[in-house]
Amino acid sequence: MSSIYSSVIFRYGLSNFVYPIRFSSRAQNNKTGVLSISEENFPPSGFMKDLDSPPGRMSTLSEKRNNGSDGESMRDAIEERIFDFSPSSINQSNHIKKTGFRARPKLASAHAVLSSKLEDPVNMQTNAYEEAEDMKPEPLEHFCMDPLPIPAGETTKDKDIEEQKVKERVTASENLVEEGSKVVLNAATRKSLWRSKIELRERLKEGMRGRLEASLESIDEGNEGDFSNKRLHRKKSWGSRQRNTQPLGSSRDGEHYVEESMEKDGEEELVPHPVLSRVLFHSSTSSSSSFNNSSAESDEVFSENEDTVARRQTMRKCRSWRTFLTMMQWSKCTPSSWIQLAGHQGIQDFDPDHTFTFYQNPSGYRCKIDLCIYFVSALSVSSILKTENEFCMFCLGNVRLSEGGEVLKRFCEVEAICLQALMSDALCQFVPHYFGHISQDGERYIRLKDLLSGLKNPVIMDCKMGVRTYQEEEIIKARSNASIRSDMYQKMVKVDPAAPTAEEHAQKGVTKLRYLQWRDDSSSTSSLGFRIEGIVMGNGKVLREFYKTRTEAQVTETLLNFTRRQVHILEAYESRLQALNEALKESSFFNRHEIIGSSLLFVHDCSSKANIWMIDFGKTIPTPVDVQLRHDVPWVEGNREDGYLIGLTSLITLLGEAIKQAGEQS
Ligand SMILES: Nc1ncnc2c1ncn2[C@@H]1O[C@H](COP(=O)(O)OP(=O)(O)OP(=O)(O)O)[C@@H](O)[C@H]1O
Ligand SMILES: O=P(O)(O)O[C@@H]1[C@H](O)[C@H](O)[C@@H](OP(=O)(O)O)[C@H](OP(=O)(O)O)[C@H]1O
Repeated sequence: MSSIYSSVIFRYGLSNFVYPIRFSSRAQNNKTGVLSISEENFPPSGFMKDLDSPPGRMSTLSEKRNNGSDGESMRDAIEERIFDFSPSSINQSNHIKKTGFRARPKLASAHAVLSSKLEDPVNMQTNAYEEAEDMKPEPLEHFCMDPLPIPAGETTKDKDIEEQKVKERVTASENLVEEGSKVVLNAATRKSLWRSKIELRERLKEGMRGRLEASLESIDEGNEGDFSNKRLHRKKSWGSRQRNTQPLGSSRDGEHYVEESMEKDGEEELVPHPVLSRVLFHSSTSSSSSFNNSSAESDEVFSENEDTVARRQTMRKCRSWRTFLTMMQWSKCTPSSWIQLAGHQGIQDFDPDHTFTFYQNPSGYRCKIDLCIYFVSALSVSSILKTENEFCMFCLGNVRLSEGGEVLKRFCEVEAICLQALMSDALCQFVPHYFGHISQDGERYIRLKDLLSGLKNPVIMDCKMGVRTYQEEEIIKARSNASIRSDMYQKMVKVDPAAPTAEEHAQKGVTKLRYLQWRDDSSSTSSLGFRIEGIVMGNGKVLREFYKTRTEAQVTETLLNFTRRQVHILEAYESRLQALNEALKESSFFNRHEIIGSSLLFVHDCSSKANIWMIDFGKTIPTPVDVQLRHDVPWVEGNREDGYLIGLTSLITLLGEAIKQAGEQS
């Protein structure tokens, strides 16, 4: 029998995808979501003490929910069941949807994810566009759930009896849900349900601690000296990383000064955060190549070379899970309309009480739960999650919603410098306002205007511009030090099993450069100078399977679907791109920069607002002084041309074609 505790994984189609999830356990504890794990950090209570303050907005919403009705609480109780993993629970979830309880279109059960098969991208897109009409967006308040007060007193001495009671209460609550009847819970029942959850979790924690102690002993025995050295090294690295970070120049609006002084007062001290520093050191380099232009750390993590076995042995003891950590905080109150459409992704899990990491390598899935490492097959992942309960699995990108109409993007000096320059360039009206940077919880972020704020059920499309998505430096690096990425190999095989060479199949890995080149060639990047990365429909449905959208006809069809053939939206986009074309001619920034991997973000909504923005300058670098870029000629190695204008011209042409076709049909 499965538990009422929820474990959720979010993934769309074949791609892992970032999306804010409501965390039931977090809601209960009223804590923000941060994963922090290491042998030194245990027990978890140590790490939790630093994370006790919820963000302001969440607190406000918490109060609101605390005063909520019994009906809302019932809904919350039912939601616990929606994300169960068993096939029956998936059916149950559908049943709940039909009977009027809320659906979460962007969340899929782990079971569904793990059994997902390669779908035909074209069919999938068509279906998704069709489904989009039927689905209603979720109201904002549904993303909040806050705890009922834990009743005081009432302790039971006999643990067995108590445990039995807990199980009964949990079962009873499931039955309530399964019946699907409109049961109104009174306050006492709610308290009882809530208490049973807490108690069951305590039991699980106790069991976990036992296993952890055993695991700790074995790790300590085998690895103590080595581990201490690594620890020391990491601490040093962290310190030097902080020292080497150059502050940005002052911002025009002065807000920047405030941020910098904040950092001096707190985060920029050389003493690392007691809990997060080591993890952050790794996470900040591992998840984003935008930070260092090469994803060196993530390359390393996914590499499989000759000494794989030896490395795995070492990693198994002390390193593997930590290296791959990506850490960000998500407010559980994120509006449903906001989503990171493109960007670096990695599977990540956490739970506030247990520390949990999950990822893939060629040998299968690997889970680290607190200190225990599990090597598991894909199919057993769902059962592990079920057993351990309360683990939330999700994928993180570099961008997250912040407060006050801003988003935060993980700090990248290259990008920050570009944004700073763009604020006073002819292109400034095409770039989200840059508010400087900020440090939060030991991590630095770029503050940008949220381009979706004020839009009602926005429809979004991310187009990556240019005829290539790798820098010339990445080619040079790949020649001298080509690490092998198994994650990229897996992505490649899913899209086209015949794409890897025999050698790549044998090593179950490809270099990042090879993957990026394959992406460029199999999509429209190389031929049209841009590609569609992803689309979010007005109901929040995410479409990311555009790997093989390459021809003009395919792109035009996608543009028509994206805009639902609304001529006025297509025309608004076309005229915005023409204005951008003009601004680029005036732009000294454009004149002096090689723009790689940058996107145009198309956004419109049901009130016919439409706009296009330039985003993502993590791989945009100044051209050498002796090079004058044209941006509209093919790239050959050494000429540094990015083909930005080739892409822009193609987009304008294809929008024109879409307008024509939409006009003819209407
Ligand atoms: N200012 C913004 N307002 C709203 N959404 C944004 C904003 N900036 C980025 N996003 C969302 O986040 C996604 C990723 O942003 P961005 O491309 O800057 O990140 P990245 O991690 O550098 O991506 P990549 O891996 O493609 O280089 C975009 O597709 C968009 O959906
Ligand atoms: O297109 P996909 O399948 O989403 O693959 C990602 C995409 O190509 C990004 O452009 C790339 O980041 P950069 O170009 O910024 O390096 C990222 O590399 P990463 O995994 O090293 O972050 C890839 O995983």
